[in-house]
Amino acid sequence: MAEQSNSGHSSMMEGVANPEPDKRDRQGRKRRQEGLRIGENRGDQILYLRTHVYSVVLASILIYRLACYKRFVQYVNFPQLPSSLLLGHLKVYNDITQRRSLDRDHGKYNEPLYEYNMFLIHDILGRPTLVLMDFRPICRPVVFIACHEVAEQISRPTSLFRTSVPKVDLGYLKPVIGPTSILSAEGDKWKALRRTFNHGFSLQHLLTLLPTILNKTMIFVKHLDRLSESGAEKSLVSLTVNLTYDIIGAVILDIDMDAQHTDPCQRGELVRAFTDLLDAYWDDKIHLPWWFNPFGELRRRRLGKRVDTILKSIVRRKHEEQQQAHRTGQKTQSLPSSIISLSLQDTPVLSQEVLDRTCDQLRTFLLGGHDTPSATLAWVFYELSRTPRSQSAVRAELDVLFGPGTDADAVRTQLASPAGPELLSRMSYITAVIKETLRLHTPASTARRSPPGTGLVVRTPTGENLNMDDVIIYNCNSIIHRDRVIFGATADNFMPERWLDDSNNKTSIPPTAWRPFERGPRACIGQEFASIEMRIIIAVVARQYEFSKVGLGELALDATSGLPILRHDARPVDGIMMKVKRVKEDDL
Ligand code: HEM
Repeated sequence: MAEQSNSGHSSMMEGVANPEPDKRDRQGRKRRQEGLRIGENRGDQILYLRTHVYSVVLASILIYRLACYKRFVQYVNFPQLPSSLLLGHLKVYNDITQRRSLDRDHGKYNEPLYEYNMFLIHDILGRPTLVLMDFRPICRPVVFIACHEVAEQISRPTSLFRTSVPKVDLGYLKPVIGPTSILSAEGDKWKALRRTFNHGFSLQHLLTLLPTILNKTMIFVKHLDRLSESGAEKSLVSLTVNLTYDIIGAVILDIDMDAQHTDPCQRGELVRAFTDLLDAYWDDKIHLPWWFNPFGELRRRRLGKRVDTILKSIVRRKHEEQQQAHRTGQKTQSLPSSIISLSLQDTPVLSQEVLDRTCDQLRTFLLGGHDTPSATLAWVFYELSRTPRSQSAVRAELDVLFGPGTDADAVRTQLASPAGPELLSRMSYITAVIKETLRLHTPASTARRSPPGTGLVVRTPTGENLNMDDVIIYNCNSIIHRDRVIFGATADNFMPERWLDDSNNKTSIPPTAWRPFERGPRACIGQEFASIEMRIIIAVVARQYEFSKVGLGELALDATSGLPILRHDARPVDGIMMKVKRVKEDDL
């Protein structure tokens, strides 16, 4: 009954509350269906999540395997230090750099740090033909070539690359050399630039510039006199940098850069702007990508623009003077034969494009023309100062050529005379000194890259073929130049005699083993110029001044014999701090 009444009551109630009896069923069904759907959704979600987890795990495994492949398999044939999965060789490289910095308690390095780090790494690996350093994710892997046979395969023209393996992207240098520089150009653009400037850098033209180079050298001599009188210590590099700036400014632009002004604030506007620009690079020895230091990059661009503006106004002025001379029928002979006037002589209208391109080349010449010769000259005087045998041989050669007892002025007069070129060509010991200095302290090299899939294969002396596509290839000349197989047990010693014609050693040194200017079509356009410039400066200075190193790398005297002891361990990385003493007139 109760059940009945309950059910009756409830049916009544339902009848009242829900006038459509089917609706309840429908709602129930709907709820069930929704329940099912929720159930299904939850199932879907779990499936979805599971799929996601599986995908993430799978992707991680793939990335891990790819990373393992790239780090440990891809370049397994290349000699290298143990690599770390995340940082490749960056960590070990950093450890070596730290150790070096601790070893030598000094601030600024003179030489490219990476080259000297490579010495250590090359030694640790047992001096292989080449060494791979995996610097990813900062930059692509670099293969350091440590043997001249392989270096030559990179720099010579081949059927694959008509003008040798292409250069790496030199974008980091753009603020200095501009976007169309001969240093970074490739293909027809590079060929056209080289054609334009080849004549300006030819021996025939350079010999007409002897008086210009001599004039600037005499200012350097005055600085040395002042130092000798005061007894002050000075960085020789700072002096040679200013000297070579002055020379390159006069040779390429026919302007006085005033770089050697006694008051640094009175130096010319161009040299000050260019120095500021290069200073903005001093802390970046391994050319980190721009995103590592965006503010530094912005600063470089701003300073680069300043240099460009100054140069453009000089070029416009020079071009106008040249055109004026043509219009008034002035003989071209009386015009200064600077490299800029030679390159613009067939350009009646200076379009924006020609102006931009010309300035990029001038900036490149300013860089190449001061940086490497100044470092080499400082090393020459350092090596001579610690090698009395070579110093005497240089002086003896100068005595024969210019007469004993002749001073800087007399040497200058003779070199500026028509006999100058002949005197230069007879400086065989001095040329050997320069060659030997460039062997031991090579200031530059080349970095190349073959695009992926090109098929650049090099053959090592042991007959191994290695594919070099897509890595940065760096001809590590500082290692190549000290190869004991070529230079024997004296590879680390300063021995100019090895380059003399009567030396047995010379015949056994293959030409490809000495490459400070690099070789092949992309070899240095300024090598003849640098050689003439350095011979002149040595001829004027070497007999009249005595240099002695102070601080790092200085000479110690043997307590019993009084002779200098060479301290090979110490490299002067301090700008080559020197004391200068004028040799007494009677001793000349
Ligand atoms: C001791 C002195 C010098 C040394 C050791 C030296 C070394 C070198 C090296 C190794 C290269 C090849 C760079 C590369 O492949 O990326 C080069 C190229 C170049 N150098 Fe020099 N250089 C010296 C002096 C000069 C001078 C005095 C100038 C100009 C005034 C100059 C201008 C150039 C130019 C324009 C290039 C690019 C050539 C091209 O790609 O066609 N260099 N130099």
